[in-house]
Amino acid sequence: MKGKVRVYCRSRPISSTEKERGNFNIVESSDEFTVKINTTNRGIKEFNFDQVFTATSKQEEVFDDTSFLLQSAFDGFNVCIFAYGQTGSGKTFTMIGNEEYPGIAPRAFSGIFDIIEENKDKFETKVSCYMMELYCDQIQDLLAGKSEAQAKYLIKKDKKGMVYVQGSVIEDAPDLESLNAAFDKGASSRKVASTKMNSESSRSHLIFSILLEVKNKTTGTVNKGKFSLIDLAGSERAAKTGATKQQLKEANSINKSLSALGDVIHALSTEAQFVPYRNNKLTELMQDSLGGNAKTLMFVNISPVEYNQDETVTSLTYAARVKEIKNTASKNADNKEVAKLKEIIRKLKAGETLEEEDEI
Ligand SMILES: Nc1ncnc2c1ncn2[C@@H]1O[C@H](COP(=O)(O)OP(=O)(O)OP(=O)(O)O)[C@@H](O)[C@H]1O
Repeated sequence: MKGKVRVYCRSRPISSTEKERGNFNIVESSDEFTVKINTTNRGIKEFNFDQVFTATSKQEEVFDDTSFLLQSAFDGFNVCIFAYGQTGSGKTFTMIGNEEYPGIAPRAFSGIFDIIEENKDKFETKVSCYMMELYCDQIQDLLAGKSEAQAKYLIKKDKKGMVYVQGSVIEDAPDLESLNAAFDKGASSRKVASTKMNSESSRSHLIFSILLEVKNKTTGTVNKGKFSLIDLAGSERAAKTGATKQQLKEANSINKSLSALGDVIHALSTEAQFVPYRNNKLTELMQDSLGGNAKTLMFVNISPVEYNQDETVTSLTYAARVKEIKNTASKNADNKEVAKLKEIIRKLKAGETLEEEDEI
């Protein structure tokens, strides 16, 4: 996967309400890489992606094509899967799903602990997580147990370029139950917050990151990886008429953040010297997930019906641009030598004598 961001497209099925209303399907897929939109006003638009999932694709199939990224996070990469698309196009269904049809998140959580179990003789893994919401340019720490968005949170980077939010809660998740519980806790405080702010949760961006610290028991090498799942706010434009002041503020902030994301993507795809990560909190939060040391997978979710055609074509055009990004992913590893040197320094500082095995 080295070299570029992967982009998968997924069309949701036409809903029963849409069928009753006489809406019709305009999305076709001639093969697993192509999606065609039969617009009613601008002819046929064709797009190519790394994978195209259609209305009949199952949650399991979608996960199967993403699960290879789990191992990458264990190997010390920053992995990020994000969903882009208009409201109601299936982003949450893909990323989270529901009890009957679990999406990527719950399947990935189990997958992570399966990998830990399979490798427990050789590796010791520490799992922790954080969960953030970005609403109208304000960060809300969903694991902090407060229901108000905080402007005070500062986005920082550690020495290895890993993003963290100063003052935010990073919760340990030693087993699958605690990881699921952390996610559920965050999701429910998102609901409380969105009711308080009188907003729909789909008007905010959701970021859930799992931090993995994998220690090789024999060599002492430590790989630090990150597995982030991002459900972006709906990409549609605000209704030109009838929007309240708050709705316009939301739409404005979403447009700004998504266009900042587009600019970052453009800068990366043209290998520009300067990448404007700091233009928006969304791109600052996603900085370690795009370009550089990242393995990124974008889902562009689309609605299959004619009345959404303009949004669908806009989303697909945006996604086609993402495909151009080239990453040069490298591990966040402390290699064996560095680990040994650190141990030697620790011993020297503690006044201990060096042993023969301390030789590099
Ligand atoms: N592939 C699919 N198969 C079956 N139902 C789907 C699929 N994708 C989406 N749906 C259904 O369509 C509806 C809208 O999907 P969803 O809520 O995931 O959209 P969304 O893009 O996350 O919207 P929002 O931005 O408002 O959160 C939901 O009822 C969901 O269950």
